[in-house]
Amino acid sequence: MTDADKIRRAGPLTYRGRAIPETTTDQRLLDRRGPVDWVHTDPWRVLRIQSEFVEGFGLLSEVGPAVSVFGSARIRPGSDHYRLGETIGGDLARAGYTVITGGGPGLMEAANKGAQEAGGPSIGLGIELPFEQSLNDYVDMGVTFRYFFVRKTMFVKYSQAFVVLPGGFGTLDELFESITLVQTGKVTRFPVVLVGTDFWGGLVDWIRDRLRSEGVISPDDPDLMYLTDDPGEVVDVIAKAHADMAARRESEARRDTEARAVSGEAEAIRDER
Ligand SMILES: CC(C)=CCNc1ncnc2c1ncn2[C@@H]1O[C@H](COP(=O)(O)O)[C@@H](O)[C@H]1O
Repeated sequence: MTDADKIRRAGPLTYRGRAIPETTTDQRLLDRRGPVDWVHTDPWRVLRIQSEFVEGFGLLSEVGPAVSVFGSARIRPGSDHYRLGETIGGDLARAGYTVITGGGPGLMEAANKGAQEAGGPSIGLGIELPFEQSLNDYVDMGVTFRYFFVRKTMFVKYSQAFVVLPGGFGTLDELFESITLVQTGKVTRFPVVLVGTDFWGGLVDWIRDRLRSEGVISPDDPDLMYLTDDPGEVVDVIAKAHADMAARRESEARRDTEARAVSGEAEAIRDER
């Protein structure tokens, strides 16, 4: 056989003679050679972003009722805020909620610790940061994300309430993202509970007085947040909001069924005529 008659099949492709590539597809995949800039290109990033959604959805889709707890990465064990975080994590777990945090240190750790010690599922959605950091020791199930925006989707999609403990920019970002989503109807009937009247009071007053009087928010927008110091109240507010939602959904479903039955009867009468 001459070289011109040689054939190579590569999946659905057929190469003959001079067209036969020097290497196989597998070889090109597995041999580390050539420039690797493509790893940093946007099309490749899109796949990486997609894979983060897939991993996140995979881990979280079977989680039951859950509450995300946000708060400072910097507040250490032994402080009042840390103890508060632990108590709230425990209370939520005992009330049947999975506790989801950012998986980091500080008040995220406190909430995970409380939840784990109360025997409830304790989840951490970590984020890759420029400095070395791993999920805290009280995370039972966790994912570490590369992208903040993917991770944020997970907090919203898989929890039915947010608890916001004292914190800095990261916590403020999460608070304002959540109330913006509620305000714009992207997530509906979603309780957002701020814990720490002394810590949050100034901000809440400013929102009530300044933002409302300037007309940059609706008069009832401040009511999207519930402010308390009492850990017991955190769980009560969330559980009550969820019970109200369930009752509303049930009565809507009942109304739908009745409406369908009435229109069915009307159709039957029309058909008889
Ligand atoms: C010691 C240190 C700064 C560690 C940072 N490590 C972190 N690990 C995981 N989530 C984080 C981290 N820093 C900020 N966040 C996110 O932002 C919030 C805390 O930010 P901050 O400390 O309030 O502004 C958390 O609810 C969390 O979702």
